[in-house]
Amino acid sequence: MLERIGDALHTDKYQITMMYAHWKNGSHQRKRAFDLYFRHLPFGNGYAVFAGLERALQYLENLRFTEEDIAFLARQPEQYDPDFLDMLRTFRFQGDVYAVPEGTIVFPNEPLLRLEGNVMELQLVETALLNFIGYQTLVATKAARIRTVAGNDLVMEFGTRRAQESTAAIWGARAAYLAGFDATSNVRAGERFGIPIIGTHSHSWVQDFENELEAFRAFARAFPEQSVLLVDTYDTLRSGLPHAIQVGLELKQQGKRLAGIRLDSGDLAYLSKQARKMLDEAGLTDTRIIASSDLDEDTILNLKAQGARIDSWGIGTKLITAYDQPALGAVYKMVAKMEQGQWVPTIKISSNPEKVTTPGRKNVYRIIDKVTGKAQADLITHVDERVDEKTPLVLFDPVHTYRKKRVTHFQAIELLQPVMRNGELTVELPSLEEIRRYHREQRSLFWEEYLRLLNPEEYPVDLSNKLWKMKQELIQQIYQTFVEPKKKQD
Ligand SMILES: Nc1ncnc2c1ncn2[C@@H]1O[C@H](COP(=O)(O)OP(=O)(O)OP(=O)(O)O)[C@@H](O)[C@H]1O
Ligand SMILES: O=P(O)(O)OC[C@H]1O[C@H](OP(=O)(O)OP(=O)(O)O)[C@H](O)[C@@H]1O
Ligand SMILES: O=C(O)c1cccnc1
Repeated sequence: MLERIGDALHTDKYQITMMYAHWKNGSHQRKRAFDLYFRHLPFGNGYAVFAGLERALQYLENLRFTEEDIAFLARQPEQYDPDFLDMLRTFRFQGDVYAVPEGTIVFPNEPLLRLEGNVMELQLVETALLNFIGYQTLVATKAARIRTVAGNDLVMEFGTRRAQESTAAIWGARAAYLAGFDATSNVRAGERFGIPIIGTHSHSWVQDFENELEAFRAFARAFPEQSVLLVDTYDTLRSGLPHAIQVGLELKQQGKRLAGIRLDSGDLAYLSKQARKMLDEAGLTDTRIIASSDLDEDTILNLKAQGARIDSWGIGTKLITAYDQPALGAVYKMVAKMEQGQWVPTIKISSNPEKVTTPGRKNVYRIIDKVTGKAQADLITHVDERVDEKTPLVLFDPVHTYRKKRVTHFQAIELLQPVMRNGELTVELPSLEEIRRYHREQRSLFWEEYLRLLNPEEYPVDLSNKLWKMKQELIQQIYQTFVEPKKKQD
């Protein structure tokens, strides 16, 4: 077992504290709605790739406090009421979940998940959901950037040894694959998710033998059709390549083929060009060149610009740790309360306008131009609103409201789908291959301007008129109720 899938203690203490305080208050059954979203795109990218849903839903479905968990809580200085601890024995997540499909291209401030349920269960799950979705979305987005620069080259995820612990390695490998990587070196991820597993050999293999040639020959004997030889242990051009070529020619004489060589240090542009030349001159034109060594989308782009002759890329540290931005900063905010059988929107005000939450239970529509087939904007609406494809739509920037656009002939795709009801899955989750395919299709919905890696255009995420007004009214109301009377007192 890699991790306990429904681990109820995988949470922050304050969630348990609030559960208890609600229970003591008798307020734990209050019905609430929360949104999960992020505020800023990572890596200067123009979009993010939503990932982590499968893990999140498995967690919600299996959420349990074990006897050991309860015994641990019982030992805490709070001395929780035994009836509360007893209640935890039968605790299950019984809420409803609406989610954007995994692999969807998503943007800041749009709900990726909406959860409705009792406040106690919704508090408990916040930490774990942010943990799963934040990390996997980050790695999937980084992987999408790397996939973009690599074109049709084979890209392999090599990060396990550098990942922040084992579950990060495994779920990171999955996130990379759904965003377009071709394979992983992580064997467990292969077994668990069906991701193709792939690999070469390390420097220690070469060091282990009397000399490099013998090491290469021994490896080729074991894998006569699939050997990729690491050529930089001693001297890439003077030793590694000549020895690899010798073994390649020996394989050729036996009607076999040296699959590849791997470069793992030095000037990868220069070395790959030299290597290609040497391999071609020896007649080993179908031996591929694989590169690794602290690669990311910037180095790959640069190497390609330098004319590097690299066919395949192994990427570890910078992908699996989301090196240049290690947190997505996703948030989970209460957006509505059930009062006397009615949903009432709630808001969190902040002195920073971008942190003011958008109140109410919401849907997200992707507006697709029927003529071009391209996405024009995402529109966040109140759940009660229906976007009528037959009526022209006026979209406006929620901050600079004078910036308006009238759209006609459009298709409105609802992004948030019901996936769980009363704690039970209501849909069959797509396979990883289906998610990967869906992600590829998603990309074709967007103009290049939004997908480019450097200074992409900002994709519009707008609020419906109704939602925008509701937000302004609530801000006014809060101001009049809480802030102005206080000012008068002062
Ligand atoms: N032609 C190139 N242009 C730009 N970056 C390159 C080029 N060749 C290699 N790089 C990158 O430069 C960095 C080189 O790293 P560094 O100098 O630490 O070590 P190295 O050459 O891999 O050697 P070692 O592994 O022995 O430390 C890596 O991130 C690599 O991807
Ligand atoms: O550079 P990354 O993108 O993180 O990719 C993973 C790295 O892990 C290996 O190096 P390591 O020095 O750990 O082992 P080795 O002896 O097999 O080279 C491999 O050779 C890569 O350089
Ligand atoms: O198979 C490889 O070459 C490999 C795997 C993990 C890390 N570095 C290299």
